[in-house]
Amino acid sequence: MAPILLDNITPERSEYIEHEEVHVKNPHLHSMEEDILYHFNLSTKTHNLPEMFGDIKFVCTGGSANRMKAFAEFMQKELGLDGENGVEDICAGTDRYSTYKTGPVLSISHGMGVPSISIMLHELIKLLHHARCRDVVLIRIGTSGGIGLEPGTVVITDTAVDSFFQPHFEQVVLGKVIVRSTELDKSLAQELLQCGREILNLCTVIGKTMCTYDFYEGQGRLDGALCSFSTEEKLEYLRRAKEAGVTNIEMESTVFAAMCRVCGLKAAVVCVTLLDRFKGDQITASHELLQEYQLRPQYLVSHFIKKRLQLL
Ligand SMILES: O=P(O)(O)O[C@@H]1C[C@H](O)[C@@H](CO)O1
Ligand SMILES: O=c1cc[nH]c(=O)[nH]1
Repeated sequence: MAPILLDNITPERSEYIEHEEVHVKNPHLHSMEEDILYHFNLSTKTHNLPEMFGDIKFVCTGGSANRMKAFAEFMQKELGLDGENGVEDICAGTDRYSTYKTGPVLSISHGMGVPSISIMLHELIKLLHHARCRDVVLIRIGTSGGIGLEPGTVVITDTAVDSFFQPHFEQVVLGKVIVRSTELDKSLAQELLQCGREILNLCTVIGKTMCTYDFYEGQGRLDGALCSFSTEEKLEYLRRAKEAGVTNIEMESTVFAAMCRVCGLKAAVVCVTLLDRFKGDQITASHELLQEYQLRPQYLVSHFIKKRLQLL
């Protein structure tokens, strides 16, 4: 078994820093003449990053490129910004991630799963650092499978947990496992919960979110190409998850929480549930209903942003 190192978070590092620029935790970066953000098609030499991105206060991210474009268009309207030409993908020179900026809001897709969001976050955090952004809040707006919740419920993550229900993210570095904490900012989660309560007919709850490395076997589904367990074993696992406080399952929250935490960034995860995993595995809701579900975290986060900007 590979050696396990706890990435000790000192009290200073675990506290979020107010009015501070975004920190990168890499001593090598400072000696580099140029930093190429390869998957964003941006570089510190070819782009004036402070001018392009210096006013960002909110970064919203989700798996799908279309969802993040729709969110950018929605925010443009909500913030009353000039939208005659629609929104433009800033990183159109690459098709890895789609990125839109509407005033202080950056909307960026992250693809599916831990490796994809992790690459995006490395480059995003460096981008925010190079752009000298201050007091940025990052929010993942996504979809998930609910555990004993009515489909369409919006879950605000209190703590992201792994498949063993532990608040950990494990990263293999040079053949050793580094374990990082996945605690999220509690006051931000409460602020978002309050925003949810202020929206009519939106069912919003707070709970632990389990992050897995797979949608099928990894989430205890019986309908993948492979399945090595019985229905009863699946239900027993979901019952144990529920007892541990898990309310929903998705595929990015642990690395998102861990990386933001190490870099002193306030972060939150807001995901709608598409189904109740106690009742099934297949996503049977109609396309229209699924589209409507996906809008729910967007409404909540837009409400939060407008409140923070004192537009309400
Ligand atoms: O951001 P989304 O809603 O795409 O994230 C969840 C987790 C996986 O990436 C994906 C699986 O369908 O949905
Ligand atoms: O069940 C689900 C639904 C959406 N996303 C997931 O990761 N799991």
